[in-house]
Amino acid sequence: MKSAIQPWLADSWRRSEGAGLCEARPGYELKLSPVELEERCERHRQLIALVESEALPLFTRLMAHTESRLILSDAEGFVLRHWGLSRYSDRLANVALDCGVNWLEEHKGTNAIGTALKAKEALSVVGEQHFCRPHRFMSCTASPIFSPSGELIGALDITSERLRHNQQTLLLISSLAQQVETALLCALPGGRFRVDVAASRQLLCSGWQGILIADDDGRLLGLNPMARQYLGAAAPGMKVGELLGDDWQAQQALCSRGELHLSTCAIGTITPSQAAKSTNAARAPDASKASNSPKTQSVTSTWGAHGIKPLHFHDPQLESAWQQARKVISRKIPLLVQGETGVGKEHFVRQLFQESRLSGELVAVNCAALPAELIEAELFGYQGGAFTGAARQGHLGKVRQADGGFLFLDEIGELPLAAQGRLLRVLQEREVTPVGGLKSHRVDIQVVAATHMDLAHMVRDGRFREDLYFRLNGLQVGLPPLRQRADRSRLIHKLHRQYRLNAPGDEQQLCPQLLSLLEAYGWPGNLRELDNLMQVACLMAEGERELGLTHLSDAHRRALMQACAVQSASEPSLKAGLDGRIQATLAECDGNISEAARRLGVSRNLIYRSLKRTVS
Ligand SMILES: Nc1ncnc2c1ncn2[C@@H]1O[C@H](COP(=O)(O)OP(=O)(O)OP(=O)(O)O)[C@@H](O)[C@H]1O
Repeated sequence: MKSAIQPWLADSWRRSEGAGLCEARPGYELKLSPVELEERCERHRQLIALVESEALPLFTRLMAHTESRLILSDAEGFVLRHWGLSRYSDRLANVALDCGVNWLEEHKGTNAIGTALKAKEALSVVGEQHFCRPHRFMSCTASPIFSPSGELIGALDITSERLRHNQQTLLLISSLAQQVETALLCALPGGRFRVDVAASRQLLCSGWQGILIADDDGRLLGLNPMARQYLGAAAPGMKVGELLGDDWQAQQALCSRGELHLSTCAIGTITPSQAAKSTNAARAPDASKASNSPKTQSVTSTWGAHGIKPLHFHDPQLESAWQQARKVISRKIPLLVQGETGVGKEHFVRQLFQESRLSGELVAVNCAALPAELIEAELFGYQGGAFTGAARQGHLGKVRQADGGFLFLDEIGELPLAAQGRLLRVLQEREVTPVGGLKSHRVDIQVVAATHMDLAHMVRDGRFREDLYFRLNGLQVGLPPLRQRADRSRLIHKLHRQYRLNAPGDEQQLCPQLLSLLEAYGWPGNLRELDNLMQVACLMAEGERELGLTHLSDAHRRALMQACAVQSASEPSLKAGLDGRIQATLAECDGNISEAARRLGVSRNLIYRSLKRTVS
């Protein structure tokens, strides 16, 4: 393991060995007494309170359903507090979470809290990367926290038993630490004005802006690392007017320093919590890892794993959508794919990407899964070294990662309004400026967005920017729901062939009664539902000669039969088809209605109704 690890990890393992730790044991137990712990917590009262008000709500929203816990340590590595669902924490509590336990590297070997405090950088220590074997069941991601004067004051960590920590966890923990730091800055005694500075208007409230806090006389009390990045020589004690020009108190004014924009407000008109909400600058993960992001990997693997060949072309609406889409992507015109959930929008886009033969990657961004606080970092990346604690290489961001390929914005309707503005600019100018940087980078991307929502309706309601809607909507194609597809029967057979587990020497058949029920069903979950149903049913029917209604789950059996009954009462053509099948089955069963109902998987009443129709 040691030979393959990254330099920071190798260094940390060397330090752990140097401290005399043994891999087989859990390190040394250094623990505060209850009185000592209480004293320490009292000293860090403000920090604990700000973690609870600024970081805990977002952690809870995103991670409450997981087995993760949020842990706060002080700069000396002592755990002060932890939060999360206690029912999950038994094993973690025994090993990791006890308040008062010290997690410095010299006591516990490589671990996220100790190593982040040492490296002064946000990082993840996943399973086997822990130096001590008893810690390897955990995955931890931690970020250092700095005071407004730049002093290291603690570490914030997310630890879980099973969850694999990924780039998003790293962004999340960095963002949480950043929010706490901003709240500390805004709470500086004597602070009267807060001035936000950024390279563009959109960035001013993106969470990536520079922040300066000044007193009544306009003298600088503190500033965040991003402000330092923008204003170079700025330091506490200086007059804000010297840095930003005399009109600095005018809201949203264009500053005299080149491209910089600024916005000023009096402290007291914003709460620390509001302040932190507009500040989410995350310590970015290593940009060199960006192309291996989990989402990108999953794009490739899903494609390979399913191995689904194009089945679209036997439905006229889909065929037309496909032909139109092919034409616009060869000219880099933005494409908007609309369709109900599960109709195969992502699958369609991947096929287009293959068709395009572009040299770049298909980079998928699930706008619904991205918390608003992480969007800027995830999409636009940020400059290396822009923040204290930031990874040196910075973060490339999805837009630049997609250069030369497809940027696939899935669930675009879920993108928060604030991020819509910046995305619009990128699409208009084909340039992206990483947060913290003044230099923009040209990108050559095919933009494809997908949604199950009615964007035009959202524009009318003011929930989606009209200008972005028109920018994304070079061509809009709609994918039909499965219940309207002319090739339903083909799809059903195709998936059956794909998943069936045949009896030796015998190819499993699809029971015709089941086929007609599947064809008549409404498929609210579309292809996703059909795919799941077929996979499970084929497992249940392993080795049998025929796949029938009995191999379906109770819920699906009931749903299919109900749908069939409803449809038979409402749709004449379907009714006629069903009547024909009922008559044929009745003939096979010598007129035995109960037996025919059993074989068809429908109620006897349905058969009586059908008989009435055919007799009259
Ligand atoms: N042409 C196809 N043939 C067979 N199965 C398909 C096909 N297209 C998609 N699927 C299956 O349907 C499921 C949903 O597909 P996909 O994720 O592309 O839908 P979607 O419309 O993007 O869904 P959502 O709106 O929920 O994101 C996948 O599991 C995939 O395996």
